Amino acid sequence: MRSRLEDDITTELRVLESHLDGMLSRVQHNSLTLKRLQSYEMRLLAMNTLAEMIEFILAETKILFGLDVVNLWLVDPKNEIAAYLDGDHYDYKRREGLLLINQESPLGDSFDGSKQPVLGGYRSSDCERYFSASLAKKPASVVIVPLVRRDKYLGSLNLGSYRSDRFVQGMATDFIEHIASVISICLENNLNVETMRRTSLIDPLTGVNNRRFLEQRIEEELDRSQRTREPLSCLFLDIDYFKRINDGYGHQAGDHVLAAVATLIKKQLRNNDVLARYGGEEFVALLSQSDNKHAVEIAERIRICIAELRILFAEQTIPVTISVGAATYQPAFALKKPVAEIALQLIQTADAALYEAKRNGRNRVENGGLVLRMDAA
Ligand SMILES: Nc1nc2c(ncn2[C@@H]2O[C@H](COP(=O)(O)OP(=O)(O)OP(=O)(O)O)[C@@H](O)[C@H]2O)c(=O)[nH]1
Repeated sequence: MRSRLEDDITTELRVLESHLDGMLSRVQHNSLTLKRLQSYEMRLLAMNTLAEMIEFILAETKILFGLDVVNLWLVDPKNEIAAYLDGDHYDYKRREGLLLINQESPLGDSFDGSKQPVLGGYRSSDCERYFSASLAKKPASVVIVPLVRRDKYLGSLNLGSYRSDRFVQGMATDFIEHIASVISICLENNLNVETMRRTSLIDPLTGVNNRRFLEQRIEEELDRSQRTREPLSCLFLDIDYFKRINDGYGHQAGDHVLAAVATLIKKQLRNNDVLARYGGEEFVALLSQSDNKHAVEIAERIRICIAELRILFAEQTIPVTISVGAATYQPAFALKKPVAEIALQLIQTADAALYEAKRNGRNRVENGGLVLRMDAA
């Protein structure tokens, strides 16, 4: 017969065993979470562009925390993020879950200086506005985590679950806060690199890209054109008698004219077209998805706008005209060549057409037509 003492000890042992099992499974669960957290961080750190990073955050945070909704707000007061994303052909306006805001004040209001995550029911306080209004199914509970660096809001990570008990006030948010700090550092770093990259590729006088940028981008654009079979057009634009402007109104007036002309050309182009200052008073534009007819129409539109422009400098009106040469690469009608060779042909053909425009009297557009035409070989 077992004594009562033995029974008690056995029961106690069973309780201890079950406690140990519970602890062991918690340790295993935490170690798995840590591993997943580490892998998430490593992949985040390896992101090269802002667009890649945004895609990663929206998709992978959902998986990491087993969530139903992930939205991301980014503060973009100077529209820099928008420009970087545009430059990478990333359609940020149509990316469900992403919102660029131009002020940090909505975040400041929600976090009330503490910069601590806000948790609770979806309809509680002001959580609702952190999620896209078009969400088919609204989350039941949410956590809004500020993304902060050097005491400034970079944005917020807005996480939601269909379970109402997933995020409740008072619960620990250590893992989520940790991820938000890593995202903030990566975001800041990525933006700094992007700014450095862009400023080294921008002409300081006119604010448009420089020749180095054009040389990098033209090959990327040609690659894309070959893949999508869509045409790529090139315009070579040059201010007429610019030397006379410098001589007649002064070099500063000349600089002012250059900046005004660049701004006007840029306005006539689409956001994802490329405009670069190629040399002194020469500009090159790359028009993606534009066939030759369309390119000549755009060139003519730019020419007319500039001829009608009244450039004021030191109380004088400076008349300006430009000449333009156009050329187009149309993959369907072109010989197969390496992109470097096509780039050279495209620029040279547009340049030769510009030369014709100058020869034929200036303030005009000449068309160099299609480059590397199969039927002309
Ligand atoms: N103000 C100013 N002038 C510049 C700059 N870069 C180049 N230039 C001047 O641009 C002028 C270009 O003159 P040219 O190449 O003779 O051409 P143009 O007078 O425009 O004549 P066409 O092109 O034949 O119509 C030169 O006088 C350069 O000194 C700049 O950054 N600022």
